[in-house]
Amino acid sequence: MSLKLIEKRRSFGGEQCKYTHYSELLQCEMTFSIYLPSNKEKKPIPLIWWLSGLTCTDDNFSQKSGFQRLAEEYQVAVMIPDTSPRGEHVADDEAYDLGQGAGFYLNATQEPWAKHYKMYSYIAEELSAIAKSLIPHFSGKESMMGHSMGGHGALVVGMKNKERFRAISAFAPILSPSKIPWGLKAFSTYLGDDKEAWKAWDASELIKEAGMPPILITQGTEDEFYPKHLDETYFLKNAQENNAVVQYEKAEGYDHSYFFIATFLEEHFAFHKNHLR
Ligand SMILES: N[C@@H](CCC(=O)N[C@@H](CSC=O)C(=O)NCC(=O)O)C(=O)O
Repeated sequence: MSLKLIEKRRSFGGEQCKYTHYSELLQCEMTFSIYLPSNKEKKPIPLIWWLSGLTCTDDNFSQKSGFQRLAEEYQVAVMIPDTSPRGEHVADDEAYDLGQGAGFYLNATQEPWAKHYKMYSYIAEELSAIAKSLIPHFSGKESMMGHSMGGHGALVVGMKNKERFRAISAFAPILSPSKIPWGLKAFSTYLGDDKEAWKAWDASELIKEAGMPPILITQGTEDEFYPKHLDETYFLKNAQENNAVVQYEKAEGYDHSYFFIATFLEEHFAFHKNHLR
């Protein structure tokens, strides 16, 4: 195991830690951050995963959202992965919405992406094992949270593992990747032209299955990417037809930024805490 602690900072009584490790699954060096609450009472600690959006690393959420105050207050650990495999030997694209920084939390099947772009398995398996080893008194209870591309990632990872993740929440998520420009570009590049194969990675398709975890979504009305990339119509229709528990909220006047996320983060933490008891 090549796990190396490269940064540790006290924040609100807990520890914000940054690690690097060699990922066997992604075949490259990866960085992630994890927040460990103080747990003064040595109680079981649940885990919330945060999946970030296009162009992000583990730093965006760690440095811009102020989540540490809430994680300490609610006594939850928070795991913050990177958004794609990284490195000079890893396939990339000049555009901000493809390649490094834009892994879409799926397992690519097309070349030259398939060798490294396996963010779904990385999170659901390899990084999960590492997270568990780093959380003293881990309760075994987990949930998913994310933003934009990462909001969709949270929905997909959470719904594909519906017995494991107790709740999912998302800020301004992509909801129907097979129908919107960001998703059409990423799915055709990473998964090829067979649209049947896309369904396994599309939240609007996965929500059709019974027994999904409860979902909370907050969407700003002044979001520069809404509705072009973030349209909710098809997802909500499928959710309703299949009796999924989805709370979809519009936030008047808010955009796509971390100012928006920071404003509604407490509501999302409270939602998760309720389901992680
Ligand atoms: N025009 C931007 C586009 C990138 C961007 O806005 N990324 C968002 C997520 S969008 C959906 O996944 C983001 O979270 N950015 C980081 C931040 O700290 O705000 C560009 O070219 O960079």
